[in-house]
Amino acid sequence: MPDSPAAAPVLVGGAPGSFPHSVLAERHPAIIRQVQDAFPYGPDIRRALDALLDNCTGGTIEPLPGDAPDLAHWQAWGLAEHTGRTWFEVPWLFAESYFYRLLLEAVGWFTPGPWQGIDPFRPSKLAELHSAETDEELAALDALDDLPPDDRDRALLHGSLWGNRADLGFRLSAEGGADRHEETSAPPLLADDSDTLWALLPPGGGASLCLVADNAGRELVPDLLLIAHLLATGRVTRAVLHLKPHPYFVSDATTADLLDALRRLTDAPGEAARGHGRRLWEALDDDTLTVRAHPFSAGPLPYDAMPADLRAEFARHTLTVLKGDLNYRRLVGDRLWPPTTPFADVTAHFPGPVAALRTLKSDVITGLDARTEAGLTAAEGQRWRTSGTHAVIQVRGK
Ligand SMILES: O=P(O)(O)OC[C@H]1O[C@](O)(CO)[C@@H](O)[C@@H]1O
Repeated sequence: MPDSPAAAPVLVGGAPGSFPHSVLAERHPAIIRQVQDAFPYGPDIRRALDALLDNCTGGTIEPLPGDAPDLAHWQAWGLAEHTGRTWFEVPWLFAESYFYRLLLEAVGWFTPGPWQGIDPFRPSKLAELHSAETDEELAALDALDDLPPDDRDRALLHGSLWGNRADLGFRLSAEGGADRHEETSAPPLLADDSDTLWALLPPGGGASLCLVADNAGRELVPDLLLIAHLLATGRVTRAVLHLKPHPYFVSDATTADLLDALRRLTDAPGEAARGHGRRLWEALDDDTLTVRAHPFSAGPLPYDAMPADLRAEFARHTLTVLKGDLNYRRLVGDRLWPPTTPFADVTAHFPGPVAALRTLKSDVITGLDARTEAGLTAAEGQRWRTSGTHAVIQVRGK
């Protein structure tokens, strides 16, 4: 990433009234309360969650326990440098990422004992996966088979894109309160490079795809359907799915969420959904589809700081698809670039062709034309950046 004076400022949560500040000061406490209500944790874990609530709103960054299994990672990710500073002074990406790490510490996720490996967000993820909306989306799959190939391609790509609204952390904030289509004069899709994406994955072309997932449930299911479709059409002969090594950002997908999503497909009433579920299950079995959960996926750094093994892996693929808002922020350095800054410039660091499928739920944006930005600001002020009602499909090819 160009570190010249021209580089845009990194987001920090300090400015009262800013979106990052609202996340740290309001959304994180709401998430702790949601977790406290979701489980009969007992006094020890309740005390730990209360302590985190006090610390994340009025305290400073504290170190991890000396025996933390991922201590070496966090030391490499700058924990020592930020220890002792307030949550509102450190990079926003670090503050958010470390908050979720400490939340897992408080509920005993890493600690040998009765609560080890118990996902504090599982109840809300399962409720969403088994919702009536998911039933409708799965039932709608049967009609897709009657569509012309280009329309089916587009329907599955957009299913994966708009699935990104299934962000349960976002639902806790004022913006994300309801899964609604807010009336706005501005187009929902602000940038659309899908032609470049399809050109990289021609039918029968046998490409290799890497999809870096975001949320579980109603986002992961359409992501899996997109992968199944690309494999079935021979656009892709090999796919790698990156998940999180542990619960993260409320609804980010782990391997346990993948298995829940697969069973949701294989047990679905409709033949199309069941068929996709079976093929995905077989693809995992015969390694046509591989699952990865790299520690860096749940780390606080932008992608230009990724480790060599991950860089080498992304470089091996015909295309890497990054899903969601957080991955987008990490791709462009979580910097407040002018919105017309070319996407290709700020993603030049990425090792290979990269596509971002994202709904806008934070201030960071690049690759817009000036007329689009002006129209959005005239219609919505700055709300278009964080409302989750607009999206981009941005691709940097070869
Ligand atoms: O699930 P996504 O699309 O990565 O969105 C994450 C959301 O959480 C945030 O980090 C705010 O907490 C923003 O990036 C976004 O609003």
